[in-house]
Amino acid sequence: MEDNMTIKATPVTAEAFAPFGELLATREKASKMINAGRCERHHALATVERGGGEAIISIFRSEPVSLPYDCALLERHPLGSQAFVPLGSQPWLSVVAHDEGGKPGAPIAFLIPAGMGVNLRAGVWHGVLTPLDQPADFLVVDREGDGVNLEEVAIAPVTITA
Ligand SMILES: NC(=O)N[C@@H](O)C(=O)O
Ligand code: NI
Repeated sequence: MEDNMTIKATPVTAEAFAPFGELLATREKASKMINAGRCERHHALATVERGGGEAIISIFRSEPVSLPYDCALLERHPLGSQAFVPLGSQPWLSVVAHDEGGKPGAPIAFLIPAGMGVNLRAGVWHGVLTPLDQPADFLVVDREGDGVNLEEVAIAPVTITA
């Protein structure tokens, strides 16, 4: 039995994630102060792409995975973006891949620090939500509407290690 390809999960940076979307966290400096100076507005961290549909807000209550984790499926949402913001305080895993002629390339695994979210732009290949080690709730902003907004591809399992 052939061994799986193995990749290491690496700490995410905005630059490394930029081809896939945006990191959702407070910036060094607030965009502006609001509410009589009591509140920092970290404005427009990302844009919701809704491809003619509606932008909806959901909560995903997900069972976790643990490393090493075998990723055997990648998906994408061609019509809309998908943002995940953890409601708890656990680091989590985001798996993405470049598009290579309409199919996903090799998966890339990012460790997302506690409290940080990500926005996946429309059409970006990704693994389904993967909290680490403990069940977790995420606020999810994505698209509902006409058209097929889910494309899934089974891949040769890739083992993601710490
Ligand atoms: N299926 C669903 O709504 N979730 C996936 O799109 C995901 O990326 O977790
Ligand atoms: Ni998805």
